[in-house]
Amino acid sequence: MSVSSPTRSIRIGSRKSQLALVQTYWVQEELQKHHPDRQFDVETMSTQGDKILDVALAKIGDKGLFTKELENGMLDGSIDLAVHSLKDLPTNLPDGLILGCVTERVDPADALVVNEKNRAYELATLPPGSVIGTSSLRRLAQLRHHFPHLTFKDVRGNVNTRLAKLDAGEYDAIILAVAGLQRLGLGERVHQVIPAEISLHAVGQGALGIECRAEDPEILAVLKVLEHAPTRDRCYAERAFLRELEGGCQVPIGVNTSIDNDTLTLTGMVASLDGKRLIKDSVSGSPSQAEELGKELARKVREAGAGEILAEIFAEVGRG
Ligand SMILES: NCc1[nH]cc(CCC(=O)O)c1CC(=O)O
Repeated sequence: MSVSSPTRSIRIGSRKSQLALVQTYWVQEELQKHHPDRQFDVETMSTQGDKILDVALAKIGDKGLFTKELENGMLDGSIDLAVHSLKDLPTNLPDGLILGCVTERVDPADALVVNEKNRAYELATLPPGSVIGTSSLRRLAQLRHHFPHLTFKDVRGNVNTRLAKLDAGEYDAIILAVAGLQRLGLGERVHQVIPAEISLHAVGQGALGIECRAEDPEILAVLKVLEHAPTRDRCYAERAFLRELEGGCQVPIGVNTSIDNDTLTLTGMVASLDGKRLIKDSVSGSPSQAEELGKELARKVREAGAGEILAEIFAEVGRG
């Protein structure tokens, strides 16, 4: 009957948050440019993480909070791929799914965002007792380490909700990823880009990770056109470091990576929640050995005292 075999449309899964949608539509557009003969549809889903807004993220512990519904969709065939902020994608994926593509990273740094009242300050000059909003243990521990005179308060919700709480005066300043603000067209809200010496960024921050079925070579080939090899190598090293150290709950771990003259350098840190102890070290090697570098750095910081810090955090979280 049919003369040409009709190719099925490719269904891209996304969370419904504005940031997720901006990222997903970007991927859809880029894939469409590279594959003008294929059709790409976007399918949105609410994830558990979008629904539970009243519990501190660190206490939930479930790493797959923002990804599980999308992953089930790929496994049951209702979608073909899912676009994630790579930093929200767990380092261990369910059987049958893989990280099919890592896109080119934008600025992975964190930003200080202030309200009208605090325009005159930077992190180092904020008056003692200033209230800083962040829900990330990584940001909390590093900022406490450098600025013990500041006060830290949990802030939940999507980027726009957090900005609204800041502008309403619930906080003097909040910490957000530069990347998220820029993608939302809110780059002018970046008041200060926080230097790496003060805060190492999250694993995968600033990059998109596209997840797909491991046994779907057609989709995998479609995706690969968006892969950025240096970002992939850097993020594989970062993810291996985190995978070796985390124990299924959120931990204060930060990283920084660079590639110069075909040498990948990975810096990583583990901090105690009170910010009093902070273990930081670096390794360098070939980008083709990215995962081995991540594991090597994990061993180094563990031996230097990170193991003890993590054991304390796991015990704490276990007690609830
Ligand atoms: N956890 C939420 C989240 N996931 C990804 C981003 C920003 C974009 C990115 O880091 O790639 C954000 C917001 C933030 O941390 O400010």
